[in-house]
Amino acid sequence: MASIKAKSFRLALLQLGSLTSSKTNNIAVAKKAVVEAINSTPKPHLIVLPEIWNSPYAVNAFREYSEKIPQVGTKWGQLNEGEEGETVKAMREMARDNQVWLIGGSIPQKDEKADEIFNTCTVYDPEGTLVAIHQKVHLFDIDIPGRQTFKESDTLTGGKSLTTFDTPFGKIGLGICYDIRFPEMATIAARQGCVAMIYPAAFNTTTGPMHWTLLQRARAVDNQIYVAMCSPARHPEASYQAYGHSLVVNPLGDVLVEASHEPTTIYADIDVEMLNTTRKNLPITIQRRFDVYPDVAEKFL
Ligand SMILES: O=C(O)CCC(=O)C(=O)O
Repeated sequence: MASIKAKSFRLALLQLGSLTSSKTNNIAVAKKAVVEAINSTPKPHLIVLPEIWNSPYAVNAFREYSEKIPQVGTKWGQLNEGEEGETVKAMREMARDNQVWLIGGSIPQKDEKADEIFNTCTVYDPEGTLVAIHQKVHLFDIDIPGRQTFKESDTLTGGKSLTTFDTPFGKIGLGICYDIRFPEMATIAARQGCVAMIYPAAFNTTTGPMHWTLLQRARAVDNQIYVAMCSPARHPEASYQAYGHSLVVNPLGDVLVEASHEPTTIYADIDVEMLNTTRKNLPITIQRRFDVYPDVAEKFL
């Protein structure tokens, strides 16, 4: 696979600020930011929210804030009251009311049958139909003594599949935060024809400065795709200090736009011609030597 057939589009990453322990407040903050983004010129085609934006980012909060997420394909107005969570319903409204594609960051998802909680990203088309669900595959369990310790697996279960979705402007791959450290996901998405890999995320002030930019540039250059991560803004009173610095990188590994740690929205144009020129000039996508490394998921070609 060398060139990709897709159309260029404009991306908006909403680095939400003023997030609190009130879900109602957080939904209102997100709604307002979506409306502001949609009123910008040129208008974005795809809007992205950050990781766990409706709840505090804390293992002991995930269950309380978790919601039921219906199946992919459920349309606007198809469900009765209570069949989906209030954040899901609000995200449908954000997409539909603003006629825009929405990657809804992530929220804690309740799976009642198995009594499990997932860190889940949902995607909506401009009609408010739920078109994709990605459950964070790699749970953020790390321990850097005295600096950053987190154990998502205390409450969360890891997802079991990879996720891409189609839009009129091209195929997009999804991951959530720590997922970016596992290069296979982006590589498989790129080989399936994705233009961009998009990760709602919430790095921290220890690992953010170490690896946030490096990981995104690496995934972009290795796979010759666009890469974007959307973080919440830093909140001085939060128990978890998000890094912020929402970022978009092009297929050459150039940083196109980067936020600071303040609340803001950043925009970038995803230029498919630039992606295809990069692939033509540096033809690594057609130079793979699977005969030399056959254990690398060749079946995804
Ligand atoms: O990989 C990292 O350093 C941070 C990951 C993270 O914060 C997360 O997965 O929520």
